Amino acid sequence: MLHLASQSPRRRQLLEQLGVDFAVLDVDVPEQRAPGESPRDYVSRVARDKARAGLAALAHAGDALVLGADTEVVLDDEVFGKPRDAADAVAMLRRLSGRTHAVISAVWLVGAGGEQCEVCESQVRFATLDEPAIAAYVASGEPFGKAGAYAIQGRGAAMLAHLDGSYSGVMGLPLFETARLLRHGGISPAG
Ligand SMILES: Cc1cn([C@H]2C[C@H](O)[C@@H](COP(=O)(O)OP(=O)(O)OP(=O)(O)O)O2)c(=O)[nH]c1=O
Repeated sequence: MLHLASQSPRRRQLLEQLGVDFAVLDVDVPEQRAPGESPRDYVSRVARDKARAGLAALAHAGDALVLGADTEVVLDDEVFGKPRDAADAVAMLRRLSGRTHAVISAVWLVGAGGEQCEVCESQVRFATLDEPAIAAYVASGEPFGKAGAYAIQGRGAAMLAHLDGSYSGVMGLPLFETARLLRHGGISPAG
């Protein structure tokens, strides 16, 4: 049985797109970048921790496979996670305005038989945002719970001037890479 170790409704929705059966596991792992850890290593480690925590939470793991994922926005080697509050969201959006940032998503598939990982990196160019636009976007509530304080799948799409990479990866679960992991694990996604 496939499990998705995630509380994110976006990841659930994205995995459903692949047409595979799965159950959801609630996991909560600390997300703190270690000193000297590269953004890519950090994202991968957190995704692995989520998948491992999910596997550990199963009473009878048997031949279960658990997917864990993490997504972060990276600008100038700085990692932007989910904003703490409105002021943090405003600060992130000011920094992203008019610039190109990376979105890194990592996915791990773990089971008793082993562990495999895929990392997907996209480049996103933001429009230049003025203060009223930032204030209105934060007031909409959409930035909360989203890395970098925006959602490509929502009103945030209006601020994305260019995407070079994976739409599903930016949204939280890169589906091309996830499907490849599942096939390696013996699960055939639809299509
Ligand atoms: C950049 C971007 C991120 N996001 C979301 C995806 C993730 O839910 C979130 C990044 O936070 P994560 O820590 O990756 O995930 P999470 O805490 O929401 O869920 P879980 O750890 O339980 O799996 O940002 C969007 O929905 N749209 C976007 O455009």
